[in-house]
Amino acid sequence: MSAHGDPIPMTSQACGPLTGTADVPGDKSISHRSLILGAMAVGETTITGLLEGQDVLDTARAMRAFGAQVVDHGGGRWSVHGVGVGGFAEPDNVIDCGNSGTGVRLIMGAMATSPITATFTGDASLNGRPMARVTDPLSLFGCVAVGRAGGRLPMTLVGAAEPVPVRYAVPVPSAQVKSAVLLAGLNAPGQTVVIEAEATRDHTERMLAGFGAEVTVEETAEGRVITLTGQPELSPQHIEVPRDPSSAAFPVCAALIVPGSDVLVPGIGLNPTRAGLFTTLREMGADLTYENEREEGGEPVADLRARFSPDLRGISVPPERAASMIDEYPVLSVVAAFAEGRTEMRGVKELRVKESDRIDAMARGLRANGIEVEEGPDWWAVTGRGHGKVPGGATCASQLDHRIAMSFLILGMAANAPVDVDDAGPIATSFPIFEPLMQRLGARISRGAA
Ligand SMILES: O=C(O)C1=C[C@@H](OP(=O)(O)O)[C@@H](O)[C@H](O)C1
Ligand SMILES: C=C(OP(=O)(O)O)C(=O)O
Repeated sequence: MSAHGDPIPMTSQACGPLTGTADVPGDKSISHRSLILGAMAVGETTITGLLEGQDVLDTARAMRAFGAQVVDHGGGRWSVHGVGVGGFAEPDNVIDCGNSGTGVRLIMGAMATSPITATFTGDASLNGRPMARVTDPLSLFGCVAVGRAGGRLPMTLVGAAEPVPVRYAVPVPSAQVKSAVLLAGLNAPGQTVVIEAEATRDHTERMLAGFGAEVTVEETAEGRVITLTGQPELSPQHIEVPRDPSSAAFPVCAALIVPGSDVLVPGIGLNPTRAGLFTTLREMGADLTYENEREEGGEPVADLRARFSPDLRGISVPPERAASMIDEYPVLSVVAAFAEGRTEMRGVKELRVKESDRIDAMARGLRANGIEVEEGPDWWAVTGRGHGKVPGGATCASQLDHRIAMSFLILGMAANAPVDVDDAGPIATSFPIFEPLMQRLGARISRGAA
């Protein structure tokens, strides 16, 4: 089943060189945060380049349900008329966050310190994902959560009427948990402190400061200590959303494995907490360059140029890099299949609790297509066969997971036989223009089975 409708089978087959420019959509993490922080500011926030993927559209709908005026002006231009910190109204109905872990977890944080009750649900994938990682810290503020066994959605949160500030060391490397606690801290008096042992994407800290909150970040022996002063008045902003490095990963990786390719992916956000994949690919021998490096909206940005890379070699990806490329391991494993030697990925147990168990989903599909994969609870390794030697020819289950669907379609572009994906529908959650964009570069992907 697709996230929002009937399954959409898709097939991908070997193609000529991929060439041209790939204009990928806006960053998903920054898009969610723009809508949520816009809804918590006083007055009108304007946004350009918002990702209009289903995950973000579900967050826009949720912000309306909490009382913000969210308007789509067309062409990626949106405005949010916010209700202020602590100004959320109680929603009339269940909040459906679809497929989005970021959406539901950040929104839970944003409402947890207001005296309102909200019930959250999602699709079969989201309803299987762990929520205690956010409701545990939110309970420290005084919020009460009741959900299904194992802390699963559907779940009702009763926000704290008299919230207290919190000091919380995040036990898993998760920007969603960190962000939920910080957003909850906005409506608690005094200082809320979040400590993360491993740095994760820092968009929430950067954007909170941009909206006028008092936030400090200290690097200590315990890790990054983020201190937020509660109950600020957030001032509305103009946000230009940079293009998503996690979406850029797909045309970049395709260009590296399809002979003769030369693809430019302009204007990609290269925040170091997000750019781990590109470092890894370069270590593997990828012909990947950063052109026109600049700063936009406080974030480092560059045009990425990826060319076919005949001498890719397997490497060991250091565990401390995992957080900065957590969503990119599925497509990295595809590139690894075309490298010579073994690519080992350690410290990645978070991959098991994404839209699918991503190690399991990729291991099954890669093996079915003739690639050797080994795995353990928090690691996996792919033994590459080298260019021209990846058999392909199998059907892969996307398991309601956009990144799994896109990764296997990339595999098919350079494998010796077509690769089918049972349901490419979930791609619309993060990269709705994936199919036409890849076709324009020269990819042979089409609807239906081979
Ligand atoms: O904060 C965010 O925007 C995200 C954080 C990551 O999840 P975790 O916080 O669960 O690692 C990432 O996988 C997700 O796609 C987006
Ligand atoms: C893990 C992802 O998203 P989320 O957690 O928001 O569902 C992703 O986009 O790869």
